[in-house]
Amino acid sequence: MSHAFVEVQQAAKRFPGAKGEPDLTVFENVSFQLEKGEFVCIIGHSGCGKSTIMNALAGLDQFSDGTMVMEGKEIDGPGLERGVVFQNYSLLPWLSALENVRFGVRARWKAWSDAKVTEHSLAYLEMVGLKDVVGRKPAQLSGGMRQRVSIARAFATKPKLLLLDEPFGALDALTRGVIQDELIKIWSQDQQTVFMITHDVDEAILLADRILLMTNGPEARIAEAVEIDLPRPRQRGEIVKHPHFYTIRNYLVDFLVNRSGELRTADLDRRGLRYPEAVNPVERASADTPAASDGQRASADTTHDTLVTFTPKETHHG
Ligand SMILES: Nc1ncnc2c1ncn2[C@@H]1O[C@H](COP(=O)(O)OP(=O)(O)OP(=O)(O)O)[C@@H](O)[C@H]1O
Repeated sequence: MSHAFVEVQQAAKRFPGAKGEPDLTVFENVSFQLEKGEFVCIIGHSGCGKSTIMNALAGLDQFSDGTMVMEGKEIDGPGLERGVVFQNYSLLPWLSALENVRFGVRARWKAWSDAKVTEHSLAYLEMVGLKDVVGRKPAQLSGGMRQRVSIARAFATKPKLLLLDEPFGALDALTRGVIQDELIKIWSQDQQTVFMITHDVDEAILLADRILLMTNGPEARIAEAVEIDLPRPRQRGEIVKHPHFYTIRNYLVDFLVNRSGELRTADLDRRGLRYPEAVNPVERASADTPAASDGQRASADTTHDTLVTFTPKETHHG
């Protein structure tokens, strides 16, 4: 039996097709584990099913096939041991920033006095730099501030598993950097396990212990788990100087630009499901090979169904 903190095995998600259309298999054969205290990011092109996986872990959706276990117990609905931050804040609009955070804290620790709930909530709002606006309602806050409230609420309840669905997607670069730093700080203090969706390769390298790479959908799968062996604490300006940084970055970009699609094509070939490729000869003739040509490839065969782990140390840089 596995001792992983979270274990997803052989997960698949299917949606019934519209009249006369075949069912849509978004992903299948998705298996991965999260170790306690680990920060794991998941990257893949739009539509491969990342949010669906996250919603299932949050207990808000179910897989069509497969199992999902946390600390040996099947996940079959939402629970306070799992906190979620969505891209769209999901704050209660009639409550102030403080009341929104208090709401979560009160639900988590029912026996606490009002004063303790307030003190604890304020500490997390201060941590995300919102000490001076705690009385404002969401409509009176900027998008970045709302997202900070959402993050403060999720962290304040100290969930064992924190699920982040592109939490910084709508933020400007400066705010994003500030909140990323806050996230690292809070995560390293509280030793939570974090599972995060992002489209930003640099963000994933800055934050993650491992990055799961999904092939393109439909019928997507998790092809690889890339270990990020850059030392912590990581500073945005410093990690780019580490000799592994560009090896990892190029590898990830190469996956997104080239291999996420190539692997899907190979998957379909194996099953005899391949549809004709749309080719525009003029565009093809003038297309340059995208960047990241010096990205390193895992030496293992990545077309089979097991999760390949890529470790930058095993490759030659430059
Ligand atoms: N209720 C539904 N009925 C039919 N198809 C659905 C339904 N919900 C989601 N899908 C499809 O499932 C696929 C995966 O959606 P999902 O939001 O999980 O992808 P994603 O990888 O998170 O994408 P993005 O990066 O754009 O957020 C998409 O093709 C979407 O259209």
